[in-house]
Amino acid sequence: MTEANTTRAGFVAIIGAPNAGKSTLVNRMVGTKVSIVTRKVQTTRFPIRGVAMVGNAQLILVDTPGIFKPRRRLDRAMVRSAWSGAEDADVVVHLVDVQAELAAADGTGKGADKKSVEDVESIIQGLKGSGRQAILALNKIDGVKRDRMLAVAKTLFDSGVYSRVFMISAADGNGVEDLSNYLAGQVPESPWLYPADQSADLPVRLLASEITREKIYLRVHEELPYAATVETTAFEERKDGSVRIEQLIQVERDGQRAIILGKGGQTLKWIGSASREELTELLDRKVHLFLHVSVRETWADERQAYTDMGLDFDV
Ligand SMILES: Nc1nc2c(ncn2[C@@H]2O[C@H](COP(=O)(O)OP(=O)(O)OP(=O)(O)O)[C@@H](O)[C@H]2O)c(=O)[nH]1
Repeated sequence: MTEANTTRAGFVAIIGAPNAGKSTLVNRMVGTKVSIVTRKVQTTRFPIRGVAMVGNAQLILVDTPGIFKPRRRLDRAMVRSAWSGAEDADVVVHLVDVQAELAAADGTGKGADKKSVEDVESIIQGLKGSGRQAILALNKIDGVKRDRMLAVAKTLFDSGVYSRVFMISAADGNGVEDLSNYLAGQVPESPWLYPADQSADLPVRLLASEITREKIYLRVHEELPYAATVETTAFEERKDGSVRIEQLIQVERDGQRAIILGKGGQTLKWIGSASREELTELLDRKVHLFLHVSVRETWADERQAYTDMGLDFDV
């Protein structure tokens, strides 16, 4: 438990195979108080799925896409980059679908269950490689016999990569409070990084960045899935009721800049107009959107970037 006046805040990476129940868990931890906006907010390198308040602690639940799918056409650097997202988090939770594990073990599983088991194995290998201990959250325990669930927990725990095991049902909430409380004690003492009452303060700039980033992803994810960051550098409401938004898209290499620009600037134009369209709808007013693309040599210190962004809410 935290002391009455001490606040805590930190990043919790929730990793797991597709369908493990990440969204369900995040929604349950976050509860209904957090606005939908928060769920969409994107930071520099990995998306924030939600912000959960647990007593005096703020848990920023982040996703690490691409972490467990090296079999796809993802190159090593990308997987490494995804892992470094997990490494930078204060706590890593590995969510495992116990029902898929059991179905695969019984031979009754579908292809998806087998894939899920492979993903679990690949995450364990990744954790071993990163030297990072994670918390195992065995999910979907509803409807599973206790001894079978414990057997799966033991097998996984014996891999040596987990410091703790929680058995939960994200769907019915069983065990989730214990997990949240434990996580709250694991994140460092720190001021909150997000406004406590999310619904009151829309981090509009971050949302605007996220929308553009999503368009980049939609258009060019094959070429540079995680290379681009988007920062909203200006957000001005004009007298005529319209909004002028300037955004800086930063990439790591010249070649990536060329990809984002596209032939004759066509790709950037598409990104800009798709983003503007969504922003117009969201903000319910005319939007003037200006995009700039620049090459950044190295990633800025990530934690600093978060802090900067956290403090930079222009609301
Ligand atoms: N029985 C059971 N089903 C669950 C539980 N948690 C999630 N599910 C189901 O598992 C499926 C996948 O859940 P999601 O939360 O979408 O899982 P996810 O794929 O990790 O999340 P995304 O990556 O956002 O898609 C859904 O049909 C959920 O209803 C649980 O505790 N018990």
